[in-house]
Amino acid sequence: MKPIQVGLLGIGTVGSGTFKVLRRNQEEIQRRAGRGIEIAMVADLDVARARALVGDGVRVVADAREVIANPEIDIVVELIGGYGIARALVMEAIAAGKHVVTANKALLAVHGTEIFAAAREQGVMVAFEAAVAGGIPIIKALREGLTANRIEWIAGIINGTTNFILSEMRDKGLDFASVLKEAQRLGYAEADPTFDIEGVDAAHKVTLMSAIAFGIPVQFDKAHVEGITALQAADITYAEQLGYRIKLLGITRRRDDKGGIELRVHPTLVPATRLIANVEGAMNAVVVQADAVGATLYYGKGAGSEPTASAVVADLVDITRLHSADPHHRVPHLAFQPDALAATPILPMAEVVTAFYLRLQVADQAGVLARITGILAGQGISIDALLQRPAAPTTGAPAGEGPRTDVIILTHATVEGEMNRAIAEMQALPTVLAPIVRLRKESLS
Ligand SMILES: NC(=O)C1=CN([C@@H]2O[C@H](COP(=O)(O)OP(=O)(O)OC[C@H]3O[C@@H](n4cnc5c(N)ncnc54)[C@H](O)[C@@H]3O)[C@@H](O)[C@H]2O)C=CC1
Ligand SMILES: N[C@@H](CC=O)C(=O)O
Ligand code: NA
Repeated sequence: MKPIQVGLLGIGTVGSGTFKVLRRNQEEIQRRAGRGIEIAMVADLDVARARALVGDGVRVVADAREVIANPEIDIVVELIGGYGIARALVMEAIAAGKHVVTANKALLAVHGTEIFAAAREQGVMVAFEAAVAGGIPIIKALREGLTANRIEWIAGIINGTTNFILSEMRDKGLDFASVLKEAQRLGYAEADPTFDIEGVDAAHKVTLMSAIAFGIPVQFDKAHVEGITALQAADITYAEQLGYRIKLLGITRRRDDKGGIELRVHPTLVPATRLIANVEGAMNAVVVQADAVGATLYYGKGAGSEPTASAVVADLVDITRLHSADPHHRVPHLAFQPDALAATPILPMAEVVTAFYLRLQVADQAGVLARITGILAGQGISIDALLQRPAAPTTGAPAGEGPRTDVIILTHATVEGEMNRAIAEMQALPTVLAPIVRLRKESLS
């Protein structure tokens, strides 16, 4: 049988990895897929670089639309990125009856509803394993492996760039800007790295996992998004002293008590003894808590050329296997049938329940601590641990007279709205001398 014909749009970091992996493992892949998979055409704006990468025998063009217009092409692989031209090309490929494979989590988290509906209409697949946690087969695990379970929550380190930055800063004392440059050099970072460091990329990925886990539409606009740019060195140190690591986590949790779902990305204190707290560098890890199986942990490379290509090629194999199957028996994009998606709302952050780490820079005077603990008690917030340390440099602290000290508090789980009120009250005290640092803490048990 003639190999299935693939058209590659964009041959940068992930595209070049995809080409290499397919070529290197050609024979084994064919044995698994039941048919050869051949990249017949490549489109990239940089035609000369693309030609040098693929050699003779593969047609290289500058205009991606030439690939889509070619009736010989069965599957279009979009590895350009972004919401712009990539969105138009994916929609055009679907309209032309092509299956689509993409690593573009930004596109799917924002425009997934429109794209999946169009694909269903045309009876084609849109596969996106590479879009979440790169090479880790987490989409397959959620959509197929855990299908017997009611999923309770998912928490993951799902951005390699920020985990790499946090690890290098902590272990080697390197500064933020130089580590970010290194992450860019290694091909981990997004074209616009603010997507990484401001938590947007992680929010795209957790949005997709939330949809697949809970059977809700993709709704990136409802996610709470907080990155690592406001993290201060002092808090990383204090967290360590208390037995915690700070990780940028994407978290989504079913909240039956509220009839809703939490969807959030923020720096999070995790007990240092947890496996996930020890995930370093550009590695990713996702913990899924489900009712029947309990907790499962998925660990691996979430970024980089060949690790991401591994997931792209796996999707190509899946589609090749299903190519001639009845479209109505294919696995639905979001694991649940489109007409069975639930309207369960994403909860506002004020209703989220987590424990907190607080750091207050206060005047070193009698009675200050009592006022603070009194305010917390007034909101029903109970304290888990308390540290007092000489004041560390802190953002926004005006220079002033008199001795000052850092008070670090770990609380038990509390409702975010109550914590917001307590923080506002504490911040208004004249003895609180700098903006209060607040980080969320998860026990992940
Ligand atoms: N780099 C990584 O580790 C990972 C990347 N991704 C996603 O994979 C996608 C691709 O990322 P990278 O390979 O890192 O990007 P890249 O910037 O290395 O490659 C993009 C390629 O697309 C080409 N291109 C741009 N506009 C084009 C157009 N109009 N027509 C044809 N070619 C065009 C560029 O010349 C470049 O070669 C993105 O959606 C990204 O978010 C997903 C997981 C990991
Ligand atoms: N920029 C992303 C790449 C993979 O999705 C990351 O750093 O994880
Ligand atoms: Na994946």
